[in-house]
Parts: sequence; C-alpha cells; structure tokens
Amino acid sequence: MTPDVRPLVAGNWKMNGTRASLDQIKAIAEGVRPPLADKVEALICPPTTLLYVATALCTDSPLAIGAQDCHQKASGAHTGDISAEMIADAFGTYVIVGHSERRTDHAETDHLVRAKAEAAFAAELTAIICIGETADERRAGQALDVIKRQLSASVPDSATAENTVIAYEPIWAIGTGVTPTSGDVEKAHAFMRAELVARFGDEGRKMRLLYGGSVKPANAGELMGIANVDGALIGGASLKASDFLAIYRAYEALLA
Ligand SMILES: O=C(CO)COP(=O)(O)O
Repeated sequence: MTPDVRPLVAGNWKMNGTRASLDQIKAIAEGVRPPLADKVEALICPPTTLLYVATALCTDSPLAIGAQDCHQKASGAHTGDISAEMIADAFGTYVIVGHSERRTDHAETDHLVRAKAEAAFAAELTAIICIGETADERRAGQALDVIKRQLSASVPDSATAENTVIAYEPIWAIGTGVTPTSGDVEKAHAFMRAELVARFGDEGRKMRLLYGGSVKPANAGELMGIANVDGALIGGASLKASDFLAIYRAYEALLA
C-alpha cells in the first residue's frame, strides 16, 4: 500500500464471458459497497461485447467497468478495432493497454502502447498500462532493466496519477499459479515508484501500482499488503464473483 493512495482491485476477463456471465458482474456490483467501496475502488474489464450492458448493470454501484484494449486513433478505417471514444461512449471509464498477451499476440510495441494510452487520455479514460518481464529475462537478471525500459517507453509524458495506473505483471506468473516472493514484488514496486517519482514528481508518488499474476483469495492479503502495491489486476480469479469479492475484501483486514 502507499499512504494516501486509494487502492484499485481490477478484474481482466480476457477472452472469457458471454451474456450468461453478466450474473457474475451483477453479483460483484452488489458486493462492492460502502464503507469498503469508499476506500477501495473495484473494476471489471469484460470483453467488449458485454461492455455496454455491464455499465448499465452498474448504474447504482460503485463498481467501475472498463475495456481490455483500444486503438490508438479516435476513429477510422480499422476493421475490428475499438476506439477509446467508443469505450467512453459505452460508459466505460478504464482501459487496459499493453497487456503482455496483446504485446505477444498482436506484436504491440512500447511505442504503440504509449499511443494507445494517449488515446485513452484524449477520451478521458484512465489507462492501465501493463508491463512485466518474461521468465527468460528474469533468469538473466534483467527484470528491473525490462521494467525500466517499458515504463520509460510505454508511459506517456502526459501521464498523471488520475489518468494512469501501472500494472506490473511478470509474464511467468500469469495463469501459472506461481507468484514472485513478497520480497521480489516489494523490490519491483519500489523500483517502479522510484522511476515514476524521478520522472513525474508528486504525480509519480500517487500513481497506483497494481500487481498482477496468479492473484487468488489465498494470497491477496499478503500481496496487497506489500509497500507500493496499490491493488491487483486479476485474470482467472476475477471470473467468479465470490473469488473476486474475496480478493477485494482482503482490504477489510489490511485497512482495519
Ligand atoms: O494477466 C492477468 C491479468 O491481466 C493475470 O492473470 P491471472 O490472474 O489469471 O494469472
């Protein structure tokens, strides 16, 4: 946690979810309530097909809804793509950019991720910019070098604590059930904080830094309690309302 920073617990549904899954969003929307919701923000990023219906389900809930990617342009001849403006038009308030699965599956570069984050800002969305090293890079002792390069190249100069969230997702921890040690997470997040403060000053001090990669109800308390970890980006465990809410509620004990 970071003093005076409101944590964010975010779910990334990836390419999972049909209309039948809206029941889970409804249950999460009902479970995200004050007083915890005043202190900890919750977000679900369903597939784009469910975005508009999901926001309609959340009109009476503090649960935020976002998308998983956007195009770098506001509109135009880009078949199959979704613009940040379209996400905002569907009442989405967040968009994930630069997830490692998009960097791999769609050859997205740091340069492109930065342009997508800028498109998100232009549409008044908050960008969740994802970074993280591969298993090979970690074995080679390059994890912090990769973090430094991705932070510097993927995060726009216009980033602020309001329009930007950074998600550190070591690729080898995604969907594997394996997580870094608390010491390694602490080291990575302290390093990111120092880099962001050096570049953005006070905005960098307040920017939320999420950890992602095999976050589950059983490890959420430990991971979320680490210094400079301001929430989680959850894949698999966000698909079930009970698991997502159990992770979210880990903050009840942490903030008590
Ligand atoms: O990639 C992730 C979230 O964006 C993490 O996925 P898992 O929680 O399934 O490991």
